[in-house]
Amino acid sequence: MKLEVKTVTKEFKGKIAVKNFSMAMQSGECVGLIGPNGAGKSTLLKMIADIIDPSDGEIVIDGKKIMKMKKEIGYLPQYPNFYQWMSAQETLRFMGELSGLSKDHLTKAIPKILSRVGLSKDADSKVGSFSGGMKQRLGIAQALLHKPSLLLMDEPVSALDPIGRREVLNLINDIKKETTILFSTHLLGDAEEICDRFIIIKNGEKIEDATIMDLLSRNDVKKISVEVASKNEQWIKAVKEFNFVKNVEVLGNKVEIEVENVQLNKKKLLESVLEHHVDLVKFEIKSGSLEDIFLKLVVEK
Ligand SMILES: Nc1ncnc2c1ncn2[C@@H]1O[C@H](COP(=O)(O)OP(=O)(O)OP(=O)(O)O)[C@@H](O)[C@H]1O
Repeated sequence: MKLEVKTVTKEFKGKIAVKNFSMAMQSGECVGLIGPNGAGKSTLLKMIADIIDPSDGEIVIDGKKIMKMKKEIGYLPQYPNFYQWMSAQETLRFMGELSGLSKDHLTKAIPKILSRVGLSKDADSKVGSFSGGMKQRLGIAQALLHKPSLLLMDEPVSALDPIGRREVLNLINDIKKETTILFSTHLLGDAEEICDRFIIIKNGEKIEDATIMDLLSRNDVKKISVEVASKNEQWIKAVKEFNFVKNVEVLGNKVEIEVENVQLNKKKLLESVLEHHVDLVKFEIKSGSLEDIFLKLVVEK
């Protein structure tokens, strides 16, 4: 299975929600579509799910128009709409029949899928009594009923409490072993836990498409911060003379040292601290977390 989104734009009455957006995904990948509120994530996922049409560009699976490949796609909307008075089993039967699945198929598939999402014991309980995590797991079951090869999920964990979030993240981690997944979130932490690759969207445009390792190395903050109890001018002078030191910034009792390679240069710097009897408070390697990188990308680009 190969999904290709080719220079897709979506305009709503003069407002561009997704602009000139391209991406591709292969079988077996789990990709996080990350962006702040209003970035265009839901719009993009709805176009891939063939719920709305692009204003321009095209989306294909294995080279064929998405319209003809709907069977390959499972979709969990941001706000799944369940009837509170139906049981889990009735909900899946109702939704399955609405999407054209046969009664026979559903009779066999529903118990399996309920077990897959950990809701076997709750098959006959009313959805109205379900927790947020259980509802979301039922939504995932509905999206998987027809055994799609690509599962699209719109903010599957954003509205959940920590327990529900854990339940759903564990389930997604399990499902990704057998299904290709594209899911949106505004929290990098959620994606970091389950995805191999991130696509960052802002104001409808793609601003990054990278693996965790790419992102970390491309946005590496090569700085060591040394906090001292009292300033030692001689040591600062010595630090400036190291050929691997690119910049030194003194901010009160903190000395921020930009180096060529943190891993290779940290030992020499620490040795110099000891040699000059610097009254050390803190020696810190300032490598940016993914969250810092994400904020930098989303705020600055
Ligand atoms: N049906 C619509 N009519 C008009 N504007 C729309 C419509 N759907 C989305 N938009 C606009 O398009 C932009 C992108 O919205 P979208 O819902 O895709 O963003 P999102 O990244 O999913 O945000 P959120 O996390 O808040 O759901 C927003 O400015 C939104 O107001």
